[in-house]
Amino acid sequence: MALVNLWRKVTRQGWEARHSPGLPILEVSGVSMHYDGVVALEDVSFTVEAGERIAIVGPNGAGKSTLLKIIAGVLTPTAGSVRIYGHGPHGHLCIAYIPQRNQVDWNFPLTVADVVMMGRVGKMGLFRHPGPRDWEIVRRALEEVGIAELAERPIRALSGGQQQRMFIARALAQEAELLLMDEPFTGLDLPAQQGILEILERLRRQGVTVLLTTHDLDQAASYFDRVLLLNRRRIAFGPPEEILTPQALQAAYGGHLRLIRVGEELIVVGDTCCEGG
Ligand SMILES: Nc1ncnc2c1ncn2[C@@H]1O[C@H](COP(=O)(O)OP(=O)(O)OP(=O)(O)O)[C@@H](O)[C@H]1O
Repeated sequence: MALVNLWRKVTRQGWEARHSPGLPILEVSGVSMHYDGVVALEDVSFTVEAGERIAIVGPNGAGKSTLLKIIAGVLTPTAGSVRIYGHGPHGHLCIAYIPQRNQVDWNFPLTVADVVMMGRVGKMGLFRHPGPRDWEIVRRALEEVGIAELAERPIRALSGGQQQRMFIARALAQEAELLLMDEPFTGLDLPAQQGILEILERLRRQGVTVLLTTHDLDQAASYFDRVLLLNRRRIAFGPPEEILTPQALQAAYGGHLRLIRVGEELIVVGDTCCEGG
């Protein structure tokens, strides 16, 4: 009985620590990353509140993917720290990381339902077989992202938009609270991008926090609460209308970009992929 009470106390404290309204969901403090002499990130700090949607933008090689991998706990920074609800990232099941699609082996013989079920591993344990409740959660996750009819399809036979939806379904099955997506819109046509943005909007209403990298500054300005403008260092971080200034864009991208305002919208003209000077 004493053991049961101790377990209840520990799990309640864990839940309270993770969900305390006083704690931000994510705190990145002084993060630097050096790869064999290449400085990918230098002293990057920012804080994200639960339920926010954050876009990380910057030119090629700015360190966007590196930052996402560090937050996901895939890479360990050379310096600095990442805290999720005040704790280190490792072992926190509330984080779902979706890599760039070209980093996935799509020929692996798995069905869509198999991949989504992987999201349940953390909840059910590695060596337990999925039960009816797990399969029900997978079915509901696939329904939520609109691809229930693809459950038995091999993953090699998916379109780019369907691949992203499958990964979001895996995050839903995982019951993720923080969703990290690396360039989810790259290679998708506009309707597919719009479909993903609508799913992200629904997730926001359910309280899921989303951090993603993108090269599309217009999209970042239109759909995200705050934008992190990165070029190895934090150039600017805040609401898009405040931080997407000509000076900040010049600092991140060099002289390749111009900002024009059309009605309420801020439109960026130029190529956002290229390294700043
Ligand atoms: N495993 C690695 N080993 C050595 N250098 C690396 C490694 N991964 C990334 N880099 C370097 O770190 C820097 C940042 O790379 P990163 O992929 O994080 O940038 P990015 O902003 O995501 O770029 P992109 O927009 O092109 O995807 C680049 O100079 C890159 O060459």
